[in-house]
Amino acid sequence: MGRSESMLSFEEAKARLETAGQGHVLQFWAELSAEESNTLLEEISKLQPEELLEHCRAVAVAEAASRHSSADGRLDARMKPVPPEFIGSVRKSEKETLQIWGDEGLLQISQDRVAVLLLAGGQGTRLGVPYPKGMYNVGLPSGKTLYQVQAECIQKVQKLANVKHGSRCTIPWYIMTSEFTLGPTEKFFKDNEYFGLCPSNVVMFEQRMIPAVGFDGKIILEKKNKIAMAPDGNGGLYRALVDNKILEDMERRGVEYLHVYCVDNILVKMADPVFIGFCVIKGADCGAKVVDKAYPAEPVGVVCRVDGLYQVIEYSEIQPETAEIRGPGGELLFSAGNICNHFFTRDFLKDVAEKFESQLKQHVAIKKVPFVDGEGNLVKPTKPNGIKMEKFVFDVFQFSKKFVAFEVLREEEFSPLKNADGAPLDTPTTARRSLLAQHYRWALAAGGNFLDEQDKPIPPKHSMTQNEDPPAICEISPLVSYFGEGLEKLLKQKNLKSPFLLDENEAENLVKTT
Ligand SMILES: CC(=O)N[C@H]1[C@@H](OP(=O)(O)OP(=O)(O)OC[C@H]2O[C@@H](n3ccc(=O)[nH]c3=O)[C@H](O)[C@@H]2O)O[C@H](CO)[C@@H](O)[C@@H]1O
Repeated sequence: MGRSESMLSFEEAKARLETAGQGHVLQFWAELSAEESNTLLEEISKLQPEELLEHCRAVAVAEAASRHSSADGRLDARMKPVPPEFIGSVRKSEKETLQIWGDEGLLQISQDRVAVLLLAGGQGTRLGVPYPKGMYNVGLPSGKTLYQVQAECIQKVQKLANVKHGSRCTIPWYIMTSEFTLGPTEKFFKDNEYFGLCPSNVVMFEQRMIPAVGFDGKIILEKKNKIAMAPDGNGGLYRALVDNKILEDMERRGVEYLHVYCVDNILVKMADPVFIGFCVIKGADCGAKVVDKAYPAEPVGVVCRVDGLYQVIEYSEIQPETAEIRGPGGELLFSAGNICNHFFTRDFLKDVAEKFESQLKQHVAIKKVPFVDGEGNLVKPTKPNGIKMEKFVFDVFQFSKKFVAFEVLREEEFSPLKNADGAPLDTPTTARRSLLAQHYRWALAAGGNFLDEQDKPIPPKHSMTQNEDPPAICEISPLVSYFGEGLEKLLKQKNLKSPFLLDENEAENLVKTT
């Protein structure tokens, strides 16, 4: 392996590290092979000296602050719930109003003014798979992965807009990855022929990585020649947009509105026309979908106001006592649960990139970071030993001139995959159940009758608890129906044998038999 143009020499690397008080990174230099030392030099070359110094200082300050939880306590004391009149709501709005918002969204989509952006740079440590979360198959009858479900939703929304407006529109799909996820994600999309999307409309880019730092302010080495690096949080988006000229790409394509979402919610409504239409009609530059929080300790951030500015207080940063406060009717006071579905105008993102990015708060995540000891042996710590700094995607809300929150129904829009099976919540099982329950409800509402394997009717069940599997298995491809629309003409008074998989072929067969 030769030395590339931008790679530092040993002396340059040493000088750079020593200026930042990080000379120990080269402690095993004499033991490294030529290839190993090149790898290390490459990694050091990517670190900007001032940023490195600043980063290590910030970690030390943040670590000290995190030991005095009173700082967070003060923030809690200033939190106010979002006034109900500032929240648009699917539940509380008339059908006609939702129709108006949805029509506006489809109009914008038909004019190529809408894109989606997936945050997919996370490591998915809680789920514990060695590949990106979007490649996960939760065990649907079709075997589709999260990425495939999302790709098909994009195709369907484009089609709905085209049919309504006679257009041939495109919803570009921007995918933010990290060093951990870019390679496998790219390969997965190629191997699957981009799930029917045009590759030029799927734009993958990489967020930055930053070193994990010990409590002594020193960068942690995870191998003799490797710094422990982690992605800079999903708020790394704003730097990554600049690094990779994504805003320019959006401008070239005429994109004005962006729906940003996180990878693990199987019920995500990609480029949701109702949400987009609502935000556009309200003249918002920034918006967030919320659901009613299920219980005080639910691991979701809460949208609230602090000193008059909109903000999300993350579940890891709110005091338990604050999360438990209830209003007069017994409802949670801070109930606007963030589902990581955001709306931004391109203009707003440009402002953030140009003026505000450097002001974004650094959040401290105290973690167990594997490291090599003085003898070069790998140690897996049993106690937290290091800090990873992260920026959060929602920390730009405070810079918005017109922020809106939009409350949606949990059973229709939120079922995240966070944990491996065996955990009580947010697992492959719960994600699969949520999607199949939704499709079962749609099929019943469209007038379908389910039969079991012996052709005996399965009595319909119109209400189910979250922990209950639907009595019949029904999966509907997003290519056939996205919101539950258009199913009556296919399913009304039809006998559907469980497990029933409604894909495009089956839809054609059903049309023929009508
Ligand atoms: C900071 C943030 O948004 N927190 C939200 C996130 O929490 P949560 O803690 O669940 O967030 P995750 O760690 O799952 O990350 C959310 C998304 O950001 C992506 N990611 C993460 C780190 C990174 O460096 N780069 C990157 O792209 C992940 O791939 C994922 O798609 O989802 C919850 C809903 O499910 C919300 O209630 C939380 O308020």
